[in-house]
Amino acid sequence: MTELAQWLTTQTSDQALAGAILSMAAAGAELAAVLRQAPIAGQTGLAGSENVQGEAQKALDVISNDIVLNHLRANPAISILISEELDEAVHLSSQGAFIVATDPLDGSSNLDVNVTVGTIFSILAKAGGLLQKGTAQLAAGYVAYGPATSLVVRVTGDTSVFTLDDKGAWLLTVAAAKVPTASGEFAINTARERFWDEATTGYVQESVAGETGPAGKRYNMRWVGSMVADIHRILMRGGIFLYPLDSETVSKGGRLRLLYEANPMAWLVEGAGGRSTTGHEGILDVTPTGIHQRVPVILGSADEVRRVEDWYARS
Ligand SMILES: O=P(O)(O)OC[C@H]1O[C@](O)(COP(=O)(O)O)[C@@H](O)[C@@H]1O
Ligand SMILES: [Mg+2]
Ligand SMILES: [Mg+2]
Repeated sequence: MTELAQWLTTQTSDQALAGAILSMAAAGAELAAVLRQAPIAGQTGLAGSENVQGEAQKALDVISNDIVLNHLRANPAISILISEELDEAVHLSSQGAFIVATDPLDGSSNLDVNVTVGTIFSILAKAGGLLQKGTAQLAAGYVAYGPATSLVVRVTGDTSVFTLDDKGAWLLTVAAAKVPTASGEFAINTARERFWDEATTGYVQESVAGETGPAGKRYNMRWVGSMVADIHRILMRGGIFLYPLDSETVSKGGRLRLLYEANPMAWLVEGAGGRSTTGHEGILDVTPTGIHQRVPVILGSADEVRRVEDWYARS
């Protein structure tokens, strides 16, 4: 039994659920090999198509989606696939018990500059239907394709980190990630400042004011532009990630997608002792109204997230 399969026996007695996670892990390992060769194969450019959200697809968005789809199709426990790259939910096995929602390639605008990208997934019970709150997730995870390839996964217990070795096996490297409660690092796209609401502006101004400001400490700013990479940093050493609702994204409900970006990341961060919110409610408590629904995302170190929540409560 592999180390990942062994770990899964300690997290769930549901072998089919463990199998669903193993299918996503296998897709991630295959995709890691493809990504390593992508500049040689000339695959980092555009596919010439758009997804349902009107975003230009990269060739690797399409390839990643196909790799995930093939792995899930081969697993009869998977009933339905929801993907950022597919307009509608795809029905796979009629006997399957699970829905998998995925962002097969997160941060794809970073592909041509060789910066970390990822695959995000959320697993739900088919019986609950397509539009379930994040609290109903059975498990979630992501694969980060960086200097090392990491699989971060949580069923309902700890958030654990596996690293892909040179033989293609996932080895446990962090048994229980812990997001420090306090932190001095924030991640937000500051080029959007003119669109921000009062709460976001207030939180960031307080932070950049440093030791002499109301926060009373110095902050640093980090923004990779791949949510997977920004969240991985926060899981490993703390910090806060913000993609809030702003005056430009308000008509769409936000920038990031609830089912396959916000919910799985909130599941992992909360499993590591962090916190998540839209500004007004916990991300995991949002009732979805569509499979590609967008949502404001604020998550990370609990004290920092609370500070943003306080701003929203006041403004
Ligand atoms: O273009 P911006 O505003 O920097 O947005 C970056 C965000 O968009 C995303 O790239 C969206 O994900 P996709 O690449 O899967 O569409 C996130 O990974 C990232 O946090
Ligand atoms: Mg994404
Ligand atoms: Mg994507």
